[in-house]
Amino acid sequence: MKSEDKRLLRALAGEALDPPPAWMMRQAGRYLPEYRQTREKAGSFLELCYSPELAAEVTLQPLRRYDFDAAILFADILLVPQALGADLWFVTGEGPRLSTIASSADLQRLKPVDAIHDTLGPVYETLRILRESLPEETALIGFAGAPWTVATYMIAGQGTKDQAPARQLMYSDPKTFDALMNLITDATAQYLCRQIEAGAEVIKLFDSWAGALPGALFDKYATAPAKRILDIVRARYPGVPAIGFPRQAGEKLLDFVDATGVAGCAIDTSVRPEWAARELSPRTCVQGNLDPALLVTGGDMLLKSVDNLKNAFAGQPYIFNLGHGITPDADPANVNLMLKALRGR
Ligand SMILES: Cc1c2[nH]c(c1CCC(=O)O)Cc1[nH]c(c(CCC(=O)O)c1C)Cc1[nH]c(c(CCC(=O)O)c1C)Cc1[nH]c(c(C)c1CCC(=O)O)C2
Repeated sequence: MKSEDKRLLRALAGEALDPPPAWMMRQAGRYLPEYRQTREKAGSFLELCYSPELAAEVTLQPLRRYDFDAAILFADILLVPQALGADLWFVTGEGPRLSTIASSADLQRLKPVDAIHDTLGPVYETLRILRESLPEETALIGFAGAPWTVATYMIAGQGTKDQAPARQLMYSDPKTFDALMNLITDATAQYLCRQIEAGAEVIKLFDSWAGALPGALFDKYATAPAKRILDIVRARYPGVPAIGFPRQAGEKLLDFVDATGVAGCAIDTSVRPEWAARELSPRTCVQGNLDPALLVTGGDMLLKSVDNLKNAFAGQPYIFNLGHGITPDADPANVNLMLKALRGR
C-alpha cells in the first residue's frame, strides 16, 4: 500500500475518518510481558534501542495483539545527546542520567552534528527492518525529542521536576544555552532526515517539557526550533507529515500550529477536547488525549471516555491516542476494550 493511502496519513492529510485511526504512545513497553522478556534478553534498555532486530521485535509486539494503525520506532529521545558525545545511562527505578552541560567548555567537548550517524546507525537499521515486516496498512512513525526537552536533560543530567537547571542556564549563560539549542536543532533535523530515508513515513517531535518554558520564551525555544527542524526536513522530503507535541502548552498550541505548519498536533490530557475540536481542528489534525490512567482502571469510565473523545472530534480529521504514554501498570486487556469502544466491534 502506498504511504498516502494508509489511514494515519489520510487523517494527517485532513480527512475525517470514522472510526479514526488509532495508536498509543509507548505502545511497546513494560505493560506487555513479551516486552519485558525481550528487554531482559537485550540486557538493558539502551542495548535494546541499539539492537535493530530486537528493537524491531518490540515495535511489532503490540501490533500482534492490537490492530493499531501505526507503529512508532522503538528508540529514545536521549539517543541524540548520546550520539553528540554525552554519556548516557539509565538507573533502574529512577530514569536517565547524562553527563551535564554547564559551560561552553562542556559544549566544546561534544561532537559535530555529522558525527551522530556513527552512533545512530542501528536506529536507521531498525526502521529498515520495520518497513519490511510491518503489515502493509500500518504506518511507520519516526520521532525525536524537541531541542528544549532534550536540552533540559543535557543540562540537568537527569529528569527534573521543574526543569530549573535548564531555565537557569538560559538566563545566566544565554550564549552557551543558545549554542546548545542550535546544536540539538541541527542534529535533530539530520536525524529525522535519515529516519525518513530509512523508512519513516511520519515524524513526531516530542516536546514533553514545553509547558515549563516561560510564556515569553515559548516562541523562541519551542516554536522556532520546531519550525527550523521541519523546514529542513520538508525541503528534502516535502510529502512526509509531522506531528508536533508541545506538552502542557495550553492555548499556545494555536500559535505553535500556525507557525510550524504541522500536519498533526498531539494534545496532552490537560486539553479540553471541545476546545481542541473548535480551535485546533480547523488548523490541523488533532491527536489525543485519553488519560492513560483509564487503561489501569478500565470499566465503564474507559468506555465513556473513549466515546466522549470520538464524539468531540466527529467529522474532523482526528487520530485517537492517549494524552501521554501508557504506564507499566496498565492492563493489556483494557487496550482491547478501548479499541472496541472506538470501533464498535
Ligand atoms: C522524556 C522522554 C524520554 N523518552 C521519550 C520522552 C518524550 C515522551 C515522554 O514524555 O514520555 C520518548 C520515548 N521513549 C520511548 C519511546 C519509544 C516509542 C514509544 O513507544 O512511544 C519514545 C517516543 C521508549 C522508552 N523510553 C524509556 C522506556 C522505559 C525503559 C524500560 O525500562 O524498559 C521506554 C519504553 C525510558 C525513558 N526515556 C526517557 C525517560 C524519562 C525514561 C525513564 C522513564 C520510564 O522509565 O518510563 C526520556
